[in-house]
Amino acid sequence: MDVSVIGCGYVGASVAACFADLGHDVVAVDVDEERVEAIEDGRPPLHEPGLDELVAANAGERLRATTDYDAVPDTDLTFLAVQTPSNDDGSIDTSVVEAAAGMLGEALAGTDEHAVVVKSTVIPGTTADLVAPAVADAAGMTVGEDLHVGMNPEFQREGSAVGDFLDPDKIVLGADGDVEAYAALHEAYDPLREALDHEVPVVETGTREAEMIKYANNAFLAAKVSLANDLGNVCKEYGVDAYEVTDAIGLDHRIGAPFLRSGVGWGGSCFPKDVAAIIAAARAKGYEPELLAAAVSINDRQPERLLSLLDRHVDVAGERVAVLGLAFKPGTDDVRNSRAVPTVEGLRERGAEVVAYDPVAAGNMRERFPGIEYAESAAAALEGASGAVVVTDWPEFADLDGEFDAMADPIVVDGRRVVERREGITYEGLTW
Ligand SMILES: NC(=O)c1ccc[n+]([C@@H]2O[C@H](COP(=O)([O-])OP(=O)(O)OC[C@H]3O[C@@H](n4cnc5c(N)ncnc54)[C@H](O)[C@@H]3O)[C@@H](O)[C@H]2O)c1
Ligand SMILES: O=c1ccn([C@@H]2O[C@H](COP(=O)(O)OP(=O)(O)O[C@H]3O[C@H](CO)[C@@H](O)[C@H](O)[C@H]3O)[C@@H](O)[C@H]2O)c(=O)[nH]1
Repeated sequence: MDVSVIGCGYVGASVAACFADLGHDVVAVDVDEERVEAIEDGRPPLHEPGLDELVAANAGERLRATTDYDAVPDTDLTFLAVQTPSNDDGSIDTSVVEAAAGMLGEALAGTDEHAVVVKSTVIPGTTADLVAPAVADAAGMTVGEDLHVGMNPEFQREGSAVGDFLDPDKIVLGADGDVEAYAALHEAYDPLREALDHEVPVVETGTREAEMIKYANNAFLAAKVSLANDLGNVCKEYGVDAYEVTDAIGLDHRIGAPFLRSGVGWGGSCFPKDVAAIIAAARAKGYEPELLAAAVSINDRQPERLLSLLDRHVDVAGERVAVLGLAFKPGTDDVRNSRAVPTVEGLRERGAEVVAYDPVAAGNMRERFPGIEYAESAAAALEGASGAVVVTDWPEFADLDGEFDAMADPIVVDGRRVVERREGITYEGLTW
């Protein structure tokens, strides 16, 4: 099948490379020349484990990249995977999606038939009420006749995007009764399903439902972590180990073990943006989503709880404090909405001299905080520090041991339960 993907970011690049690897002829379109050039050269346009092999193996053959939308009419199906960033009030800015839809429509003018599928995360109604008319108007096509419109949300995580795409828990296909749109999506995903040795549930639904499934999925997971944090904070007050508690409740199949790790909270480019967007969307309709708002406020206060544990042991004003981990989670250099940001801000407000270390994300954090010190290793960050806070659960922090001896005062406040409580350090776990 000939497939085009508009947007070569975290989602678009991996989706395009995976579809090409599955045997489709894929053209990836982006306005960013560097990203296009990278793919054309057989290099991934961004850091994502496994993407390098897929791009290298398929570029120049089944995977092409271009800034020219004229490549699109030669394909049967186009996925729109451009960004949907937050406005100041948390709602999503749909201007990029709208612009891309218009450019796509202009390119499709004169085409006999085409299917357009939204992959970006968008509020219910965006596909049917904004994207479909934008493409149809610019193309001079008619939705449901020669233009088939669908919504296919993406559930991959950064750091495991390729594996998540190729072995998903579910595939959600939204189309408002348009048989051709469902058929095009099935044709795109059939090779993926055939390559697996187990069945993948396919949910056929409407575009509004598909859009909401994506937000509900992220909101549920974010709220699950916030509930684990709320319970964890109570555990801490009573001297109870929250991890023993959540390990046990996770055995109940109605609860499930994943996303119960309490600590300094959730960050990244998706949970904060998507929970804010669905809250703003609810409020726009006059509904106050109290539980989701509470999930956000619990998340917002975890970094301050971490620092208040440090305050119990040391007045950090004028003292050197090590921040271990800057990425929003291990396995990525992404610092967007990382809990390290409020943690560093809180330390600076207290007058601490911050020395930060992350195995891959220091470069990105330097743009946010150019004025703090970045160490080359965890050991260098800890040397002479009067306290350390652990913000990201990088596995290498679990191996730290003698390095704590070089601290001026070995106080370790762990926001991710990665360092073990031991003799010789004053250890505080955030919820244990
Ligand atoms: N990052 C994730 O892990 C993830 C996972 C699931 C869903 N999503 C959602 O997918 C969407 C894309 O996210 P992302 O992280 O890949 O974004 P991104 O910012 O990494 O990539 C978007 C790309 O679209 C390109 N673009 C912008 N306007 C364009 C246009 N008119 N024509 C062609 N290309 C254009 C940009 O140059 C950029 O390369 C968002 O809605 C996001 O919420 C993201
Ligand atoms: O038990 C847990 C699990 C996660 N987190 C934190 O939650 C955040 C998000 O983690 P994760 O979901 O692994 O990363 P993302 O790459 O942001 O992926 C989420 O957001 C994507 C974009 O929408 C979705 O596609 C994915 O399904 C969804 O998991 C990170 O800060 C984690 O540290 C915890 O604090 N405790």
